[in-house]
Amino acid sequence: MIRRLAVIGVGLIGGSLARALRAANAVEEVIGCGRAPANLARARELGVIDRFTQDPAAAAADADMVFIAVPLGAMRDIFATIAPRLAPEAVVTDGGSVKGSVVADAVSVVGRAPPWLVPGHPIAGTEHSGVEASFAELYRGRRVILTPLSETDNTALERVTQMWECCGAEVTTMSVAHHDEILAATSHLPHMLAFGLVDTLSRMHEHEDIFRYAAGGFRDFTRIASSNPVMWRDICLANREALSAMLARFSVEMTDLAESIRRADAERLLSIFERAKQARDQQVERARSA
Ligand SMILES: NC(=O)C1=CN([C@@H]2O[C@H](COP(=O)(O)OP(=O)(O)OC[C@H]3O[C@@H](n4cnc5c(N)ncnc54)[C@H](O)[C@@H]3O)[C@@H](O)[C@H]2O)C=CC1
Ligand SMILES: O=C(O)C(=O)Cc1ccc(O)cc1
Repeated sequence: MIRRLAVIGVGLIGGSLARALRAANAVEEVIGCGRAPANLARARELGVIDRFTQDPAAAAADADMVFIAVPLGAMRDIFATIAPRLAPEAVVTDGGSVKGSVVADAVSVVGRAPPWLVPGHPIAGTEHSGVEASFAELYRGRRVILTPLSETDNTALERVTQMWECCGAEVTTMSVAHHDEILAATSHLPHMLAFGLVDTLSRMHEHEDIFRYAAGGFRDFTRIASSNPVMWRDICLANREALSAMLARFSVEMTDLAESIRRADAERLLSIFERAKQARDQQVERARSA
C-alpha cells in the first residue's frame, strides 16, 4: 500500500497511474504537481488526485512514492528540485520513454546513481495527452520495463514492481542501454516514420486529395503522428545515438526496396514482402497465445 503518492506531471501517463492505483485501492493519498493550475484543478475534479501544488519539492516532501511523468527535457530540473527534500523512505520512479538520459540527469544532480531511483517505462500509451486522456486500464496486461542500476536499492525495486503489478502490468527488468536500443527500434523509429510520412504528404500540393482518399491502412499507420510533438522532440534528443543508428539502417533497407521497384525486380519484392508478412504473422500469433 502506498501512503502518499506524488505524481509530478499529471497527464496521460501520470494520471493513468494514479487512476489505476486508486481503482486497485493501492494508494491512500495522491498529490499532483505540474505547471498549469487549471490542469491540476481539472485532475482534482476528475478524482485523479486529492490535492495539488506547483512546487515539485513540496509535492515530494512527505511522499513514500514519487512518480515523475513529464517530458524528458524537464526531468533534470525535477530531480534537482526534489532530491534535497525527499523523505528517507521515499522511492522515486519515472515513466520516461528513454532511460539513459533519465539516469544521466539524476546522476548529474545527485553526483552518483541514487539508490532511491528506479528508472521505469510503461510500454503503454496512446497518441493523446493530458489528464483528460488518462484512464485506469491503460496499463492492464501491458509491459513495464524497469532498468535498475547496481546502486538501486532492492526494496525500492520491489516496491515499484508491486506498484505496477497493482495496475495489472507485467514487469520486466533490463539494462538501460538495452532498453534504449530496443525502444529505438520498436517505438521511436515507427514514430519517426509516421511523423515523416504525414509531414511529407501534407506538404505536397495535392495533399487534400491524398488525405481524402486515404484508406484504413494509412489511418492505422499514421495514428501515432498525432502524438505530442514536445514529447517526441525530447525522445529524439534523449535517444539520438540509438535512434540515429536505427534510422540509418532503415534508410539502407528503404533504398534497397526503392531500387528493387525501379528495376522491376519482382522476385526480390516478393521475397521482402513474404519475409515481413511471416515475421509479423508469427509475432501476432505469439502475442495471441501468450
Ligand atoms: N504518451 C505516451 O504514450 C507515453 C509517454 N511516456 C512518457 O511519459 C512521460 C509523460 O508523457 P505523457 O503523460 O504522455 O505527457 P502529457 O503531456 O500527457 O503529460 C505531461 C504533464 O507534465 C506536465 N509538465 C511538463 N513540464 C513540466 C515541468 N517542468 N514540471 C511539472 N510538470 C510538467 C505537463 O503540463 C503535463 O501535464 C514522457 O516522458 C513520455 O516520454 C511513456 C510511455 C507512453
Ligand atoms: O500510441 C501508441 O501506440 C504508442 O506507441 C504509445 C507510446 C508512446 C511512447 C512510449 O514510450 C510508449 C508508448
